[in-house]
Amino acid sequence: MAKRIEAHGVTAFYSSFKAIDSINMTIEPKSVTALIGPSGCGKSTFLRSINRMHEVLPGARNEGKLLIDGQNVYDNDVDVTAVRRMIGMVFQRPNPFPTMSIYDNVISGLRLNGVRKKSTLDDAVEKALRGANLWNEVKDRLPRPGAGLSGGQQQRLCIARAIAVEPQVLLMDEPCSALDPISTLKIEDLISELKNRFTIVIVTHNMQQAARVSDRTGFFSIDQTGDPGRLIEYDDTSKIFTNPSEKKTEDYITGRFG
Ligand SMILES: Nc1ncnc2c1ncn2[C@@H]1O[C@H](COP(=O)(O)OP(=O)(O)OP(=O)(O)O)[C@@H](O)[C@H]1O
Repeated sequence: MAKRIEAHGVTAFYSSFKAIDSINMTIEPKSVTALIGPSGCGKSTFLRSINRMHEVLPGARNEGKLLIDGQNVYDNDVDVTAVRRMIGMVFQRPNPFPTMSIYDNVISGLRLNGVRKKSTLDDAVEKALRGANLWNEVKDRLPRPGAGLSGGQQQRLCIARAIAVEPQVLLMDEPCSALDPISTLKIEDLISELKNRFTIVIVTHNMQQAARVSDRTGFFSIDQTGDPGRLIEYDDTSKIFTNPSEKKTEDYITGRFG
């Protein structure tokens, strides 16, 4: 069940450094939202603020409200583990657990959740690997280590691992930046399929990718070094790339800046 995300004044600090300032954004369920902008403008920091991964670093903290279907995940009484279970994440570099088999990688989250029944786990492995478009490539070698797969296969394994616990939101931080063009296209096709089930937010440096995969795009920027990142413009992807409202957005997407 995909969920709506609403950021109200989301601000993030690394100790005393304010990295993003007062981000307001509503992300609809079952959509893909791309976050673009120059290096250091806070895209990843905002992404990690959605599932409370930002605050894991010593001295890091958030302000504002981040609502998932109306529930503020920053509320004091919220179970942070439950938040992270509901909001899956895929990182820049594929990071399967290297010594674990393909099978065990996929079900690692389910095992943590206490699922033990073999038939349930078998079904979950097949469903998640099919969902990640990897099943046909690995179904005959499930007991082999995940680290033995190609980079693109490893990233799809990480996506399978993330979706196996049926999260409602999937965050992707430059998921294709370590992949070749063919693997990248496979992941992009996969993102388009996954949005039927999940709310997806993807950070990407690749503007063609943002244009290809996303429904909405948020352009982040900073005025100058040391300033916090801000959301400059957020709109339908087609509008951002053909007729942006802000000059800064236009300068960025036409390559005049950043
Ligand atoms: N662990 C950290 N400790 C201190 N400052 C950090 C840390 N991580 C990021 N920052 C700073 O926060 C700001 C935003 O960084 P962030 O990684 O969110 O930007 P980004 O837009 O995702 O950049 P990139 O496109 O280069 O990945 C930058 O000034 C960065 O140097």
